[in-house]
Amino acid sequence: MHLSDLPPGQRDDWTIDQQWDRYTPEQHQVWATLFERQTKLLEGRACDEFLAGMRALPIAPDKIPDFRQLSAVLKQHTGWEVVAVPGLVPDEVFFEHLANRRFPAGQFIREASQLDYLQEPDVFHDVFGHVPLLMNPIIADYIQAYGVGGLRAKEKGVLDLLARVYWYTVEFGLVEQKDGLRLYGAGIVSSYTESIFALDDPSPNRVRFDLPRVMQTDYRIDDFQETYFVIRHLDELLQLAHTDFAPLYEQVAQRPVLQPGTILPQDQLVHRGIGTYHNAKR
Ligand SMILES: C[C@H](O)[C@H](O)[C@H]1CNc2nc(N)[nH]c(=O)c2N1
Ligand SMILES: N[C@@H](Cc1ccccc1)C(=O)O
Ligand SMILES: [Fe+2]
Repeated sequence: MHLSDLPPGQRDDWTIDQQWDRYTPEQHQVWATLFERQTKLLEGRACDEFLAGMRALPIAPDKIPDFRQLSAVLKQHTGWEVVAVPGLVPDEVFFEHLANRRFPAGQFIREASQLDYLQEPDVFHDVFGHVPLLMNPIIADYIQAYGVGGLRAKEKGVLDLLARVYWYTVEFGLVEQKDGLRLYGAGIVSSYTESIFALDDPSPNRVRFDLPRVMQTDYRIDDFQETYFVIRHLDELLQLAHTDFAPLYEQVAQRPVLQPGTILPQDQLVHRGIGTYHNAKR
């Protein structure tokens, strides 16, 4: 499903009706398979706030969730709602939704043959991966602020810099809890193999989050990340939301882009990766 495949007559905000009743038993079964595998894995891996959000939402193990039911609960807790979209939407459409506390979630679900990795966010990645943390007031405010920041970054022509901050936090972030490293990035928690790789594998670097460093560091969209950035608490993200990025954009835009696996001398390393996974594939 790509931008050009959109059905004619789409709304200008690219939302569609989820048409929950039209999901087939096979599509619900794909959800059930993904859900069962993932939840088994996430106890002791996903951060506490993610697990709490999941428990408080009408997300069943055997059925693709109905966005109307998710929105009813989310609205009460953090003012968010989930809207259905056919797939990736243009940047400014995406940011405009987030800025108004509407989370655009893929209406489609991956094929049974694509269980492990897909490029485009489907309902499992978006709802299982992103929605539980929208129940957390900090993340709820952070993502709304990101939407506002995205519109601003787009205006300034520095979307690539901001996208890296989103990527290394909302999609692939790690957080250090008292009882150890935990996942909060949606791209990790919705992936069986990466949920293991990101925490257990000695291959990737794990580096303490540093805003300019993250803004300067490119990322992988086709494979596991070579570096994960670690925050000490989700509160750190809210500080980002309240930091004026404009002067930072100026500074970082002058610097060379860092390759995903780079380690700088000033990096505070939680783990220096041995690179086995990515070196084997180069
Ligand atoms: C940087 C850019 O805004 C970002 O990749 C957006 C683009 N459009 C999207 N569209 C949807 N539906 N979901 C997304 O996560 C995104 N990501
Ligand atoms: N504070 C950023 C916006 C932002 C919010 C939340 C996350 C990331 C960025 C800015 O000044 O543009
Ligand atoms: Fe995502």
